[in-house]
Amino acid sequence: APYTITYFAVRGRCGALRIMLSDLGQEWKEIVVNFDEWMKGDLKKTCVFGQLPKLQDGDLVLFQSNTFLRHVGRKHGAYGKNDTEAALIDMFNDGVEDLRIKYLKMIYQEYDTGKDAYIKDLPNHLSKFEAVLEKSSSGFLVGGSISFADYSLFEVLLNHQVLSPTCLDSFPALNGFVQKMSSRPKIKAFLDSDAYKKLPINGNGKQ
Ligand SMILES: N[C@@H](CCC(=O)N[C@@H](CS(=O)(=O)O)C(=O)NCC(=O)O)C(=O)O
Repeated sequence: APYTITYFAVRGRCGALRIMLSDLGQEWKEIVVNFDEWMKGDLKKTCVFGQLPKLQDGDLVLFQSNTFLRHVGRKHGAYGKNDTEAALIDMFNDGVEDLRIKYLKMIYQEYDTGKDAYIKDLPNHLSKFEAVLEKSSSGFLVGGSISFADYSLFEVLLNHQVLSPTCLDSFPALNGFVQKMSSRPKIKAFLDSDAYKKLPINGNGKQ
């Protein structure tokens, strides 16, 4: 398989990518980096931004998790049918990234003191995506078919359902979206796999 993911033993910033590759019927290799090894610095200094994850696609070496989604989307027809759709897909993925950054800040920096306030404020963010999906005739964020932004939104919603199991109860379009994505055969198979289940969502054991 042309794809190799190098990352720590977490779903983290590769959660959406793995779901997308599975749904696209793509295989990939995993190089799992032990954090103590990482702290020695040899691998770190070879990383463009000094961080993981890293995605190799043949001879191409990429960093930045959202870049992976765009690259795979471009290669496998999951980036819209024209520049207009591509721009809207970028926009929604950037919106998902904003939510992801807020989530990660709470998880890694203020879980014990900030989790309840985060969950209380969550509807203000979820409502924005609910409004988009309510208007979608295809059930996807942009246009008539699935794009990398859908995988990104789906994965971030799965993580939020672990944090707060009832968080989608007042968002029927988001709930339907998660059901629809979860029941896609290759996604269902991946979510049922040990490879998926054995990895924690985040690196600090909080979720
Ligand atoms: N913007 C980058 C962020 C990458 C990042 O924050 N990597 C962390 C690990 S994780 O937060 O993604 O799990 C890292 O390498 N940390 C180790 C270090 O910075 O030395 C992306 O989206 O890929």
